[in-house]
Amino acid sequence: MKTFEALFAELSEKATSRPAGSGTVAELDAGVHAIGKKVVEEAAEVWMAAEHESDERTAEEISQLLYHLQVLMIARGLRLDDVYAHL
Ligand SMILES: N=c1c2ncn([C@@H]3O[C@H](COP(=O)(O)OP(=O)(O)OP(=O)(O)O)[C@@H](O)[C@H]3O)c2ncn1[C@@H]1O[C@H](COP(=O)(O)O)[C@@H](O)[C@H]1O
Repeated sequence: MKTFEALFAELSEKATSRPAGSGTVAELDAGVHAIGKKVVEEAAEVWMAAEHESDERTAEEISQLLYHLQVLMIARGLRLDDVYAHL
């Protein structure tokens, strides 16, 4: 089981070490515009799953949205505390 904080630490490390084959590195290289489109796409999939699909599918789509939001944060140089400050 991975937490939000553990995933963010893992993605931040990948952004620095840039291992071959990392989807995160590829997404970061694609830039904020492309990452933003993934965020919107995943948000729509969360909405559709919540209205029409199972709890399991909805949770899966939410996890993907959280992943892409974290990639966007890293692309912008934002830390978890920058977001937590607004919660
Ligand atoms: N949690 C995730 C995660 N959630 C979503 N995704 C990506 O987001 C996509 C979302 O799936 P969809 O089915 O909606 O998209 P798709 O249209 O099939 O895929 P695309 O063609 O758009 O890439 C997945 O194919 C992954 O590319 C993720 N990619 C990576 N992680 C985790 O991030 C960490 C680092 O991953 P790497 O950078 O790939 O090593 C690992 O712990 C991974 O488990």
